[in-house]
Amino acid sequence: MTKIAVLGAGSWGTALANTAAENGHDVRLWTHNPDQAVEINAQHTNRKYLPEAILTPALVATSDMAAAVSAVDIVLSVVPTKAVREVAQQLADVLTAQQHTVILAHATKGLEQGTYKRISEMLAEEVPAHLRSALVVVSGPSHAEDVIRHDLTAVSIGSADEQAAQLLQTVLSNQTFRAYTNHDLLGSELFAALKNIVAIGSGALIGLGYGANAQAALLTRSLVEMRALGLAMGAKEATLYELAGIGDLIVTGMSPNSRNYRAGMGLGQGKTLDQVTADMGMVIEGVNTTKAVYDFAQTYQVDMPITTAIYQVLYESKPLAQAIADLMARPLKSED
Ligand SMILES: NC(=O)C1=CN([C@@H]2O[C@H](COP(=O)(O)OP(=O)(O)OC[C@H]3O[C@@H](n4cnc5c(N)ncnc54)[C@H](OP(=O)(O)O)[C@@H]3O)[C@@H](O)[C@H]2O)C=CC1
Ligand SMILES: O=C(CO)COP(=O)(O)O
Repeated sequence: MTKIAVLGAGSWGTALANTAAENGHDVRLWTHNPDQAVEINAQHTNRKYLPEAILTPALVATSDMAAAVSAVDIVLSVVPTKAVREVAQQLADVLTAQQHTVILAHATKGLEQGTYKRISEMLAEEVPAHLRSALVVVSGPSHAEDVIRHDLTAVSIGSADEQAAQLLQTVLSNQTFRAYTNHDLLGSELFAALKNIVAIGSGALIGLGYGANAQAALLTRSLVEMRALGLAMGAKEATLYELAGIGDLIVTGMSPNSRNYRAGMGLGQGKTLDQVTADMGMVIEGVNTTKAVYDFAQTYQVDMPITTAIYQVLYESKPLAQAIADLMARPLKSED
């Protein structure tokens, strides 16, 4: 039995914690909201984020960070990008007091605003090296709503430390949830962030009334952009064609369970970004990531016309129809 603390009781943190607890591991789910911990422990529900789900009674929630991480082997951070540093600082304080070293994993899909750092880079800055034995990412096509009802799911666990990745692989895998490992932390994190931008675009196409041809074109041409930026930044090309790359691009770009996709649909139906954000009540990582990647693309001198179009819609009030017309009017070219 492995001891694991999951930080963040939103939809994905709860689903991952529930999976590990169902697998028989000692799981403490940390939330900054004491009332939510009481609800999870007493009623085995998380009505705000997974309203249909009944959680395993084996899952223990707490709002006490020290109790959550005491004697655990793994800490898995699953808070939104904007909360990563704040939560990691709290974690570092507690680990310092406990003189405790952990495998530090995360399942967040984004890039930091302003610095454009990957999540593991932020974690490495906040949690001193002697308090973490490895950095690991859980990525791949995995909507919490599907995982919690035991729909078949495969994810990828990326780390330079194969043993650490394998431990998390064992903790999470079961008959309906299959985890693979890979060695590409950078690529697994980067592609996870990039696909959220595409999901906004894909949802927007459906909101506007376009069909599967349009979505297939968008996803495939976005893959070209993801490849170009990924290679420029040092990702392994193979990762793009694995679960953390194309796998996540497909699920987020096609499934209404994706918040990014639903946000795009709302934009396509004529709502404003403020309206779709308010309606969602959950994190839409792709909005901030679009800005980060738009800036990044210029730094790395990578041509990303789809990302640029979505940036112009989100940040420069360009009408969606105009953005699509401009993309379709680009000079004709060869695919290869
Ligand atoms: N949902 C999914 O299916 C998947 C999500 N992910 C990724 O996981 C990450 C988390 O997403 P998800 O769980 O869906 O997000 P949700 O919006 O469902 O939940 C976010 C959670 O983080 C908490 N939180 C927010 N700010 C802080 C803070 N400063 N300190 C502590 N806790 C905080 C929220 O608490 P409160 O309720 O109090 O605001 C809430 O519990 C994202 O990067 C997402 O891309 C990855 C794969 C699948
Ligand atoms: O990353 C996800 C599924 O793999 C979740 O995507 P959303 O954040 O768009 O819901």
